[in-house]
Amino acid sequence: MNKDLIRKVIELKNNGLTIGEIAEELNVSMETARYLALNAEKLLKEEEKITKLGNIDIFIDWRNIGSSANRLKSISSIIVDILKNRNIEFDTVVGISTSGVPIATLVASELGKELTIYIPKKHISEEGKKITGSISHNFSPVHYKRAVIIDDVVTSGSTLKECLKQLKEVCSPKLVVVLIDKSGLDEIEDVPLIPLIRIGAVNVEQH
Ligand SMILES: O=P(O)(O)OC[C@H]1O[C@H](OP(=O)(O)OP(=O)(O)O)[C@H](O)[C@@H]1O
Repeated sequence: MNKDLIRKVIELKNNGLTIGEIAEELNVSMETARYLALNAEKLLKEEEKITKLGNIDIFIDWRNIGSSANRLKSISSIIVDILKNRNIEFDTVVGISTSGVPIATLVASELGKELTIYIPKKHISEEGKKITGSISHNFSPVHYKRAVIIDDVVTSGSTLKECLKQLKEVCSPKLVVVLIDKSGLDEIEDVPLIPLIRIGAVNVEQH
């Protein structure tokens, strides 16, 4: 809901305008004007709460999975199941360094696919040089291949966006799978994003 619209409704209501006059003034239907006039204060409070929640990040600690290769294997089996279920055809699994790598390795192993590693630019520091992310030379090259990309967590989506922009220049990214998504995005750079778990904020009524 648009905060400015809600504020305007409150202002017009306080100025003594009728529902009909508010509808006309704001160019909305009578039903919308009535709903807004009746709920404006509550809606504004909710909007303000959502804005505040939007600035909160959540720390994800998944080391009870990551500290055990067997538990990671269970996670990778879930991803394998999703990939099979979706009938995704691909040649290589791209793991985003660092935390996406072990999961990508296990998925590639379970499906007999190649393994590619992408190192995001934030993990590279070369003084005086323009930094870009890169494909690690020790693993499979990605050129002209169909790729599934794997990472542990998406927060803003900027790491995956950077990776996908580069990959799209040289190969064909089909799908991104992550353990946990905090971004709420369904796709990044037009590539579908599938999380095993998605985290979102909800409004909690204060009592
Ligand atoms: O969506 P974003 O805002 O870009 O954040 C998500 C990225 O941040 C983390 O990497 P990080 O470099 O912190 O740690 P890592 O070495 O464990 O991968 C995570 O593994 C993602 O790659």
